[in-house]
Amino acid sequence: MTKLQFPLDFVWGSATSSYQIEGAYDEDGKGESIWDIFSHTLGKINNNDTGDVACDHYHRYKEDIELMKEIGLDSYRFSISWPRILPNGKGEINQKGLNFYKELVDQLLEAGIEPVITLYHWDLPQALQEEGGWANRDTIKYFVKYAEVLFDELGAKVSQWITHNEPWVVSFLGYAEGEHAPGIKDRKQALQVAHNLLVSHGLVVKKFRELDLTGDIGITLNLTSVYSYSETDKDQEAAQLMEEYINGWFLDPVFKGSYPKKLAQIYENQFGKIDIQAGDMDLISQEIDFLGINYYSRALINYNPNSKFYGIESIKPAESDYTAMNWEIYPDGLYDLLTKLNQEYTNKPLYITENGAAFDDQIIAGQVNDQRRINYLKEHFKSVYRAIQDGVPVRGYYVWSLMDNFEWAYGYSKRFGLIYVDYNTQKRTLKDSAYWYQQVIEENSIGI
Ligand SMILES: OC[C@H]1NNC[C@@H](O)[C@@H]1O
Repeated sequence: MTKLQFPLDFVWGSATSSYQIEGAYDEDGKGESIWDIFSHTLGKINNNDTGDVACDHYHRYKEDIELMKEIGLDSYRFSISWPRILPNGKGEINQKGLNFYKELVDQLLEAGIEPVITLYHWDLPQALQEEGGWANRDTIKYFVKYAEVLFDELGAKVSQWITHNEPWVVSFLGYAEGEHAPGIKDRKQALQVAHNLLVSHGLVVKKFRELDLTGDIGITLNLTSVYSYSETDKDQEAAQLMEEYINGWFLDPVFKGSYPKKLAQIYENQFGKIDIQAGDMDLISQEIDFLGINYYSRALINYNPNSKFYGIESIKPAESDYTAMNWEIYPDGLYDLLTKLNQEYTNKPLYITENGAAFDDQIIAGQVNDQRRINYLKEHFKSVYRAIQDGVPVRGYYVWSLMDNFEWAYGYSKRFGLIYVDYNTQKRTLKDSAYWYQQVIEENSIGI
């Protein structure tokens, strides 16, 4: 068997987020988040599931760290619940909430696992939503204050920080499509939200530099490799527009200091100008230390005049394999994306901050044979290996997810974890993929 050997300092990790695993939604002084409100609104979430208990990680974090150690993770990416730290989004600090994360970081470090913190993974304090949420530019300054509390408390122990997770999802599923909290359907407001999120990213990076902290800071974007279904001009134009919509809308401001021209013009014609203040774009595009990439699948695009979204239509080839999310399995797309980012956007280190798959896992006699997840991960690891061999500075890989968890509007119906969670008993069971990943990490290589 041929072994693909990864660089000695390559980081193997796994990722989660606060609302999806912690539970304890109203415990120890935590304030309400927009996801508490959204999930408590009947009809929003599959089966009316909520994150009230989730994986009860708030109480089981020590057990979960033991499982991370058993898998052999080098690093663990998690997010902090803003309303657990500042119940009203601003003002008084909830010390019990802060203590939870201090203890979590200390326990991870003691276990030899590097903590990577995402400051915002969607659970905005409801109190700020009541003042307009991310559509209100004031939220930006509250986000900077929240980040500063964490930098002061954890900055000496945590060496890698991510400002935002997938601002595209926050903006366009939360404020345009209404599928995510806060459930608003207003595309112009979504564009303002996207801009305010980017400004908040810039100001937090600036604060990080001012505090002269030793670690690195970056942003995590959900990115998709986009392909035209044919060589026709119409299909290629539709694919280019999709590229600007799904990738460029955040990549261009962060790395080029401007929004993608074609789509920006379409939006301005349709909605008028959004509020962009002097200096915003320079702030947004200031240097960061790395880019986090969440990759799941590709987009194969053709032009359809009947499409409700600017003539863009996604094609799902019948001959392809799909995950339980109905996402096409397309590992080559990760290689193409990584080389494109390195050639067209940045020479900075890249981290796969999320990649993984949901499958209909079954637990039988205490075992979960998730060979499809092993195959999925192996093929995507091979794409990263190829990119590294071509000189792309990919420094690490975080499997989504450490454990099965609350998959937003899908509730608990989609299982992405390396660890199977029985939500009735909270019993954790390492899936076959966890044991396979354990060997990959131990050998720092994959066999093909
Ligand atoms: O859909 C799978 C994951 N995608 N990125 C953001 C995470 O919160 C999701 O669970």
